[in-house]
Amino acid sequence: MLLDIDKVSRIYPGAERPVLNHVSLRLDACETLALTGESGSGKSTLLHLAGALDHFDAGEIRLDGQAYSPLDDAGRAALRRGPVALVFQQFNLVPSLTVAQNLAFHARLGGRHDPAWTAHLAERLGLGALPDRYPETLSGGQQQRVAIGRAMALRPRLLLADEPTGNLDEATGDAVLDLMLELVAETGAALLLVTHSERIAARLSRRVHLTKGDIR
Ligand SMILES: Nc1ncnc2c1ncn2[C@@H]1O[C@H](COP(=O)(O)OP(=O)(O)OP(=O)(O)O)[C@@H](O)[C@H]1O
Repeated sequence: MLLDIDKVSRIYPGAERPVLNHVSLRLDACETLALTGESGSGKSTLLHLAGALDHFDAGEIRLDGQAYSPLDDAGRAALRRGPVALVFQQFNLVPSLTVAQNLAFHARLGGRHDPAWTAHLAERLGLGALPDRYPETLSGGQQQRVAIGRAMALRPRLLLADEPTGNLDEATGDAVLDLMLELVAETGAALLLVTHSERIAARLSRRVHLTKGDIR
C-alpha cells in the first residue's frame, strides 16, 4: 500500500460539523483513483490533507509507512518536493519563469532536477518547441501540460490532481488527462484525482464518492 488515509477527520475552526468524519482510503502504487462528491463534500480538503498542505484533527495519514502527524513544516515541505506532487485546476505556474524554468522549478527546489528526464517530459507533453515562452503566452491546455511536467519532474510516487481539467474545454481536457495517465503509468506513480465529471472518473481504475463527510 502506498497511501493510507486512516480514519481522518477535519473540522474547520468555527464549523459545526466536521467536513471529513473518520474517512479511510487506501491507494496502491500504479492505481488511479477518482474522488467524486457534491460541491462542498470535502474533496479538496481530503486532497490537501494527502498533500500535507493542511492539518487533520484526528486519524493518521501514511505514505509508504511514513506518518504525517509527526512531521514539522520542513518535513511536510520535503514530502511535496519528493514523493508527492500536486496539480491544480488553476495551473499555478510561476509567471516570471519560462516553460523550461517552470518545468524544472520544483525538482530544483527539491534538489532532484534531472535535465534529461525533464527534457523527455517536455517532449512527451508537446512542449519541446516552447522552452522560452512565458505562461501568459500559453493556452490553458499548454499551461496545464507544463504544470503536469513540473509535477512529474519530481518522479513522484503519488500525484494529486484537483479538477485538473476543470478550466479546459472537453477535447483539451481529454488530451491533458491522456498525457497525465500515460506519464503516471510510465513512472509507476499512483494518481488521486478530484473530479465532478462522470466521464473522467470512468477513465480511472477506481472511484470513490465522498458524501456527508465519509466515503460511500
Ligand atoms: N480553509 C477553510 N476554512 C473553513 N472552511 C473551509 C475551508 N476550506 C473549505 N472549507 C469548507 O469545507 C467544506 C468542504 O470544502 P472542499 O473545498 O473540501 O469541498 P469540495 O468537495 O472540494 O468542493 P467543490 O467541489 O465545490 O470544490 C465546504 O463547506 C467549505 O466551505
